[in-house]
Amino acid sequence: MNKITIIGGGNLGKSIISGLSNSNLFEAKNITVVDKSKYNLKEVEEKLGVSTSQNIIESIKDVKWVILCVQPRQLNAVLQEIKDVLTKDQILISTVTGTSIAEINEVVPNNKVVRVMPNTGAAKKLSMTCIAANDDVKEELSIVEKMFDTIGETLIIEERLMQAATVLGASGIAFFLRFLRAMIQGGIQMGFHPHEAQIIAVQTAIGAATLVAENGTHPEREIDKVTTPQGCTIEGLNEMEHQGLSSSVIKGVMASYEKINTIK
Ligand SMILES: NC(=O)C1=CN([C@@H]2O[C@H](COP(=O)(O)OP(=O)(O)OC[C@H]3O[C@@H](n4cnc5c(N)ncnc54)[C@H](O)[C@@H]3O)[C@@H](O)[C@H]2O)C=CC1
Ligand SMILES: O=C(O)[C@@H]1CCC=N1
Repeated sequence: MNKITIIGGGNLGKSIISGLSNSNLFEAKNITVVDKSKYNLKEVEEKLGVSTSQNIIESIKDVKWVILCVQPRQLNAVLQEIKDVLTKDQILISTVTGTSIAEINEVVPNNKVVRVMPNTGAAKKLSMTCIAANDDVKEELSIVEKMFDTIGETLIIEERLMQAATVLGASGIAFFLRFLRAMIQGGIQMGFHPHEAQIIAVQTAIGAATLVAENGTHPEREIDKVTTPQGCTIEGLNEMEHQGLSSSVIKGVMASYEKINTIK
């Protein structure tokens, strides 16, 4: 139970490793990262003290959990490499975008697979991780849930919603950050230095998200509390909507969703 190997120490892999290595669930020495890139391995070894390897086969020996953290087009090569050495009791946890449990089981039919979609907030223990598995994977599902609880929030969903979860939760980090960047640019235009505008915009974003997260209110209820009749907030909000803010965000989300359904 206590050993885990992550295949792929790239953007997402590093975020997960950083979160897991700072949790109580796995000792850093029981976390192994395998990557083709020496540069990635050196970075995680030095920063996080986890074990590293360039040999996939060696790295999954005697390990209960194997996280697949490679790009969709790299997955088949990894599965082909491990399929004959995997033992039945090893559990695969796939973060790979757009690849279903059934598609993974076509190559490795004897292993249980849990599909997860975390985000890069994992590095700060603030991931939103959606998790899905088939009905026969109940016990392992709850362990995977505990695993990802150590790096943020988790939600168990139906596998059919995994693509939507990827757009909203994983790509969502980029979508929110683009809005944040625009706020910073507005702040600079009003007279702040970029670093001052960033401090103000970032703390305001944290405050806004925390109000909704902790009060459980609808965003519009919190918006009403800021919006003075005939004041500057409603002026700004209405101009943003005249320019298509909500509409462009929804269209962007749906474009991303259409794209993800074509990724293989
Ligand atoms: N970046 C993100 O925020 C998120 C990414 N994802 C998904 O997670 C997966 C990984 O994404 P990223 O980390 O962004 O990709 P990445 O390209 O940064 O990392 C993939 C890593 O896998 C390594 N790799 C590839 N083939 C290998 C092999 N055969 N053996 C050993 N190492 C190998 C590469 O050297 C690379 O370091 C993708 O399927 C992506 O769609 C999911 C959620 C969020
Ligand atoms: O951009 C992508 O396709 C992947 C999936 C979610 C985040 N990165």
